[in-house]
Amino acid sequence: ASESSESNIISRFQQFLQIKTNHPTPNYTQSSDFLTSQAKSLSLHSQTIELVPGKPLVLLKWTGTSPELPAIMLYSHTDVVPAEQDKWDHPPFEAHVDSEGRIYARGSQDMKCVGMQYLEAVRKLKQWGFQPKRTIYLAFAPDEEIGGHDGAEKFSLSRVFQDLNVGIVLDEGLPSLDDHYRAFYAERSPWWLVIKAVGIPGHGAKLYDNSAMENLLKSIESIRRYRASQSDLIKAGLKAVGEVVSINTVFLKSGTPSPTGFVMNLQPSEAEAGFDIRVPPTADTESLERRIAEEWAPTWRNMSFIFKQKMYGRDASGKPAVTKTDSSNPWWALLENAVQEAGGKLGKPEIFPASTDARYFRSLGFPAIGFSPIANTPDLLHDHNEYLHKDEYLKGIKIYESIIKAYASYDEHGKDERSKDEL
Ligand SMILES: CSCC[C@H](NC(C)=O)C(=O)O
Ligand SMILES: [Zn+2]
Ligand SMILES: [Zn+2]
Repeated sequence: ASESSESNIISRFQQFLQIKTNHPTPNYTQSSDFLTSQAKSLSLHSQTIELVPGKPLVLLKWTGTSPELPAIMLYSHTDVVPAEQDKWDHPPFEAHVDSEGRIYARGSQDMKCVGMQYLEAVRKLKQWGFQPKRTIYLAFAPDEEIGGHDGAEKFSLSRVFQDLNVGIVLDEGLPSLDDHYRAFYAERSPWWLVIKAVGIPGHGAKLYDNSAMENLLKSIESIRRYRASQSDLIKAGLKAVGEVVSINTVFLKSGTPSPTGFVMNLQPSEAEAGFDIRVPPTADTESLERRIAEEWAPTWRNMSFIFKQKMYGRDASGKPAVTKTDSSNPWWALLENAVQEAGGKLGKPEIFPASTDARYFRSLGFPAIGFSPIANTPDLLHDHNEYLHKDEYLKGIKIYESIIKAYASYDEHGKDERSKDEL
C-alpha cells in the first residue's frame, strides 16, 4: 500500500525528472539504471538495447496470456531539451513541487510524465491482479529531441522490434488548456531549409541592385507573404494548426565582422537564412518544392538552397503515413472509450504540429497514436518553467490504467473481452 501512496508515486516521478537527460550530454546510464530498477520492482522483464553505443533503449515486457495476439507498445523518450536554468522560477532538474502542487521540471510534460505514468498504471494493474491478454511492451528511447535517428528510427527498423509483433503504438501528444485530452493520428514533416544568396559587394552608400542582402530579403518577403497566407487560414478558422504549412525564420547570417561588431559601410557578398518548415501529410509537396526552387531560392537571383532535414511522412507505398481514426482502426475507438470510462473526454483527432518518434512507426505501417494525458494545462514543451500539476499527473495514471486494460483485453475478433466479462 505504501508503494502506491500518493507521495511515493510523486517521489518516483521526481526521481526520474531529476536525472539530467538533457541534450547535448544526456545521462542515459542513470536513466537506464533507474528504469531497470523500476522494472525489477514491478517484476517486468527488462532489456537494454544499444543499437548505437551509449544510446540505450530500455525495453520492458509484461507477457500476455495470449502472446500470439499483436502486442501493445507504450512508447516514450527519455531525453529532454536543454533548459536555461537562470530563466526558471525553480531549477529545471530539481522537480520542485510548489505550494499549488505544480511539479516544475524539464521533461515534466515532454515526456517523462508519460513514461512514468505507464509504469505507475502497470503497478496499479498488477496490484489488482489484472492479467493482460496481449503482451505489453514499454519502450524508453533515446534521442527523440535530436531527430530520433539513433533511437526510434534504428529501433523501428531493427530485428528486435520486428519480432515484437506490435499491433499499436502509443506515443506522446500535447497538453490541452481545457478539460479535453488531445489525440494525434498523424504529424507534419520537418523540412529544415537553408537558403543562401550571393551578390555584388560594394559601398554601403550605393543604391545598386543584386546585392546578396537584397537577393535574400526578396526571398524573405515572399516567404513571409506565404507564411501570412497559412496563418490566415488558421485565424479564419478554416484550418487547424496541423493542417497548414508553417514556416519560421530561425536564423539570419551575414555581414562583415569587425572588432567592434560589423563593418557598417560594406554591403556583404553572401547572406544566409534558415527556416523551420513543417509540412502536413497531405500537402502538395511538389508545389512547395517548386516554390522553394523558383521563388525562394531561384538560381537566376544568385541563390541556392539545402535541406538540413527533409522528410515526406509517407509509408512504403508512398501514401501519407497517417493512422486511421475510423472504424477500420479499433484502437482509436478503444482509446476514446477508455478515456471516457476513466472520467475524461477525448477531443477531435488532430495532426501533431511538430515531430514525434511516432512517424517512424507510422511510416512502416503501424498504427500510432500521439497522446499525453495532460488537460487543463498550458503547453510548456521546450519552454521555461515547464510544469505539471500533481493532480493532473495522478489523473493521467488512472487514464492509462483504463487504456491499458482496454487495449490489453481487446481480442483479435473485434471485441473488448473485458467489457464482455463485465457485462
Ligand atoms: C525533427 S526531430 C525534432 C523533434 C522535435 N519534436 C518536438 C515534439 O518538439 C521537433 O518537432 O522539432
Ligand atoms: Zn517529446
Ligand atoms: Zn520535445
